[in-house]
Amino acid sequence: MSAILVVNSGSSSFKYQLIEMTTEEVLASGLVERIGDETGHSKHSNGQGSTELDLPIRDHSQGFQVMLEAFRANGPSLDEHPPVAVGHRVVHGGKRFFEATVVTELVKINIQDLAELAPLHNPANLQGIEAAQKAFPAVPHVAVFDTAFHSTLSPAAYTYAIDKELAERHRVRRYGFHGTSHKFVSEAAAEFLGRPLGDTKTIVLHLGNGASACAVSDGKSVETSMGMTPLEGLVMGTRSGDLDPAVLFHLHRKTGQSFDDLDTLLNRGSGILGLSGHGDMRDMVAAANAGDVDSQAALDVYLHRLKQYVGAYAAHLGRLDAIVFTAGVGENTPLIRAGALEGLGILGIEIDEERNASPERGPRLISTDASRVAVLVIPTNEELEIARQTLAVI
Ligand SMILES: Nc1ncnc2c1ncn2[C@@H]1O[C@H](COP(=O)(O)OP(=O)(O)O)[C@@H](O)[C@H]1O
Ligand SMILES: CC(=O)OP(=O)(O)O
Ligand SMILES: [Mg+2]
Repeated sequence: MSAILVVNSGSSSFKYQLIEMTTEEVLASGLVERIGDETGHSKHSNGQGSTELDLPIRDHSQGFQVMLEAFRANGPSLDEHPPVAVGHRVVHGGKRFFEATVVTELVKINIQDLAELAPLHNPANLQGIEAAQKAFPAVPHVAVFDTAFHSTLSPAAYTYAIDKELAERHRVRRYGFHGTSHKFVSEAAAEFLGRPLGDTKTIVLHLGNGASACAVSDGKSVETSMGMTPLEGLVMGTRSGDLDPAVLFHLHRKTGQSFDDLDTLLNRGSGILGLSGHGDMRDMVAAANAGDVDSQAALDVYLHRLKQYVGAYAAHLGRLDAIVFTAGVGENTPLIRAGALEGLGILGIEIDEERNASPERGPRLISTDASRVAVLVIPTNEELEIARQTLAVI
């Protein structure tokens, strides 16, 4: 028996899975969300069913205790399935970590040091690691970095055109994120199509709360839309994505808002939330369908940006075998998939309406048989990918 516990800490939530690695069977999975709010929520599922709990959760350490209690109360017993290792999602690995890494004190110092480049994510990741180390002191803890898969970006792709020395001194460059998901999904796409990974050109659209696009050429990330931080690129739940940097100077001068205020504005108060008042795509689509004008306009902005990246990445790849939609929005929203690729017959992309609307889960094809490019929906599984990489390291 060798079970691995995976902890995926987000800024205000964390997801976990206990996976038996001999079979890759998920023994339990769960979610602790709205950490730091007055109304916290947790959900724990095992082979028998799931249990939910509403209670305020102060921070990630307490969230971790809520998870342990859910295991105690509902099983499976962690004494009967003791994890042989714990795998942790860490968002920013900077230029230091290009591979899954066993967590040492020095590694933790580095993760802390990189928090200035991912203030919403790295501190939460670190809290998760510390709580897990306290609960499981005898097993190895492994950090799997979102940035790692993008270590193959060329200098042309990762360099911002600003003063070279200044950029180097302050670590200013594109790093890219969601790499664990882009890797898992692009590999699954090649497998689905029965193509060798080493000869497959794919655009992955990871559309969750955070969202990013990635051009994957023969198994390697060659371009991705998130940059030095997870703020650049696509329109997201609460993040603006691309914008003229001069907007910040203008707002600072006009409104007197500090750079911290503007940081909060762009990271937490923008995206579809800023445009429509709804940060959750389900709510925004429902409002748009009910005729809400702001939500309809926000949808247009979201899709316009998405289409732009598809076109740009097709140009970089030179040939396109597949476009893959994944994560919460990508897996569940036919309207977004159809809208993003509408009119892209010029690239050989043709969605099949019926296939796209099917409520089926699991990896599936949603393009027509005549479409030159295969359009796929592939559920991401960052936790399984983290568990596999954790097992490989230990
Ligand atoms: N069934 C669904 N239909 C439409 N959107 C969904 C559905 N389920 C989740 N989403 C959307 O997915 C987003 C969250 O995606 P997720 O991948 O869980 O994000 P994250 O990992 O960043 O928290 C939210 O905007 C949510 O509205
Ligand atoms: C890196 C990032 O944006 O992650 P998430 O989508 O989980 O917020
Ligand atoms: Mg996510």
